[in-house]
Amino acid sequence: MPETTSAPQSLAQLAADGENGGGVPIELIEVSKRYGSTSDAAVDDLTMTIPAGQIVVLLGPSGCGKTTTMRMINRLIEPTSGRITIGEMDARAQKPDELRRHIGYVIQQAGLFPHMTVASNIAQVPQMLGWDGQRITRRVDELLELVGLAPSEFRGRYPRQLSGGQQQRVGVARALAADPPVLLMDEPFGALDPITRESLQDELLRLQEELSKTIVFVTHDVDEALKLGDRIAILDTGSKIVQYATPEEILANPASDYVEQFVGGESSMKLLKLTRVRDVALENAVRTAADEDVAEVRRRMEEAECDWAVVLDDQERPLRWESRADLEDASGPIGDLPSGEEDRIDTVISGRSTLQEAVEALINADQEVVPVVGRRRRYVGAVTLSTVQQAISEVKERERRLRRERLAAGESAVSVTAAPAASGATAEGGDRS
Ligand SMILES: Nc1ncnc2c1ncn2[C@@H]1O[C@H](COP(=O)(O)OP(=O)(O)OP(=O)(O)O)[C@@H](O)[C@H]1O
Repeated sequence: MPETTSAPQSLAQLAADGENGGGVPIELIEVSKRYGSTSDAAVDDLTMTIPAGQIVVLLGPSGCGKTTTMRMINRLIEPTSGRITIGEMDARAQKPDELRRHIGYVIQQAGLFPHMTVASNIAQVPQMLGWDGQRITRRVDELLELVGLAPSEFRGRYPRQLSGGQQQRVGVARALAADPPVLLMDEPFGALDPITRESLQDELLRLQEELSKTIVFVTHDVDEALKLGDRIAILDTGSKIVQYATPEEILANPASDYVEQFVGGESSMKLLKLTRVRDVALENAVRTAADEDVAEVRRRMEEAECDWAVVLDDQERPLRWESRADLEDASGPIGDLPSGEEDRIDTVISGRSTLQEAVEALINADQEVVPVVGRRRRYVGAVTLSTVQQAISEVKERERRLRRERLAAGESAVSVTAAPAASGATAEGGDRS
């Protein structure tokens, strides 16, 4: 008899099948919410697609409807009208309690139960799902490891025995307990000091690389949104989408004065923080080994129209720079030249560094050029200030071109930027992995 497969009927089934890999898409279709008989809708006719496996940030002023929007996804709030689908299934067709067991939810100040240990807090949903004791214990320890807390030290503690950052980590572990395809995070780091906040943001990005959940993240903080969001929805009163786009696109091409004001000035500086060295065209210095003859290096520099040569060791690690001027009257093996302090390479950056870190390295090392290295410190290229300048103008130019193309295709800025991630903007401008 042929095997029959039927589409999953609930999020529970989908999660149990384990076929969603990371996340599932969420669609909000003409969703509105009115509280009581007030005339103004808290959410007014919102339509948006949240692509599977991405972090989508809802960013907007206080009271614009971010929390209401998020809570309608897990049915803590019921829409007045419209439809929400999660993994292509209608949220209304599922029992709210069951739905919520498969949607992780993290709020400010973690919301842990104070009278329960860390382990019991994390174990809540697995217990409701009827997992056996051993499986729960294993899962609790695995999750504590995942969020960077040693299980032996932390599983027996009570929330009051944790710092704010640790509580928040436990909150994230609890939300991930049943491996839900969707995580809702409502200002989860809002109450933390800036340093803890930044380290938890880094942790979230690291986790997301591993887990690829669909994450809806609410914040007021523009820098947090730019750092975490694969896409950002900038909202005005009534959760009206003013722009829905990648951080790069929002910075390079704000859709309106409202967005520009909201994101604030210094958009080029913000782009420096978003762009990674590995994603830009690096300078080509001529590579040379210590035993190569100066005349030959000079010839290759002329041929390549390169002002710099980099001397590498036998593992291709950068040792020092030589400029054309340095080599002008020299002869013999390049490694035998007397080299000044200023030529020695002490500072290197990795491809994962941001352009902002590259600029800092250039300034701190007081060098015109800084090498970029890959694994085992192997030389892969070099960055100068003009590399950085060029990269930023290219991002801006690319975003302008994409916008012109869209406008020429007759699409309005808002409707296009609110389209699903399959649009060209994401393919060309949005890959931040
Ligand atoms: N239970 C409620 N009853 C009546 N009105 C409400 C209720 N909850 C929220 N509202 C109103 O709905 C609007 C949107 O509120 P919501 O909490 O979704 O905004 P928000 O963008 O998350 O705000 P904040 O950033 O301050 O948390 C606000 O005007 C708020 O006063």
